Amino acid sequence: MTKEFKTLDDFLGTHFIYTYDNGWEYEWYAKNDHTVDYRIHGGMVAGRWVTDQEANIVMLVPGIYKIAWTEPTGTDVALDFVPNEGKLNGTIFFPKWVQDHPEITVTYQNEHIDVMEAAREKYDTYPKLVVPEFAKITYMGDAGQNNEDVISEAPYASLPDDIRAGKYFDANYKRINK
Ligand SMILES: C=Cc1ccc(O)cc1
Repeated sequence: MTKEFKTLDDFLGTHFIYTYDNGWEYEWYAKNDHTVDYRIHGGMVAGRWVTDQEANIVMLVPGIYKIAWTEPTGTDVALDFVPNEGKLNGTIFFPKWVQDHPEITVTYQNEHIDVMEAAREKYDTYPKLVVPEFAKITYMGDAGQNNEDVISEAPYASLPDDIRAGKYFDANYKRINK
């Protein structure tokens, strides 16, 4: 995908894969102007995936986008995308319990909201683990808004490579092997 991002509309509906400088690999989709989906392929909570997370999504200046949200786990996230430069900066604010028990969060969160809420009550919030990192974008796809095929199954090892190789979505950005 080689478009120049200028407006908020250029950004909404875009699907990204990127690797943070600490090695953590994430896949993230701007589903619409208030919703994000993501899958985590590498790092402390690899294997976790989430759809329909409410988020605040704005364009700061042409081509630069800020997204922020708070999760049922108590984790807060702020992302600044500069897609025309192939990069972003992300800060994740993890409650202490996620650092201590990451495995509890490694699931399809949507089906286990009660588990996240119970864990955030049971375990410690502080001190938080703050992870501020730049990331390099390794894939961008124009999935269109509200495309339920983008993040629609659990992460597996070759998934990012399959997407980058063009083996995962058809010409209409629907999953090929469904
Ligand atoms: C905790 C979620 C999360 C999703 C995307 C990203 O880049 C960082 C954190």
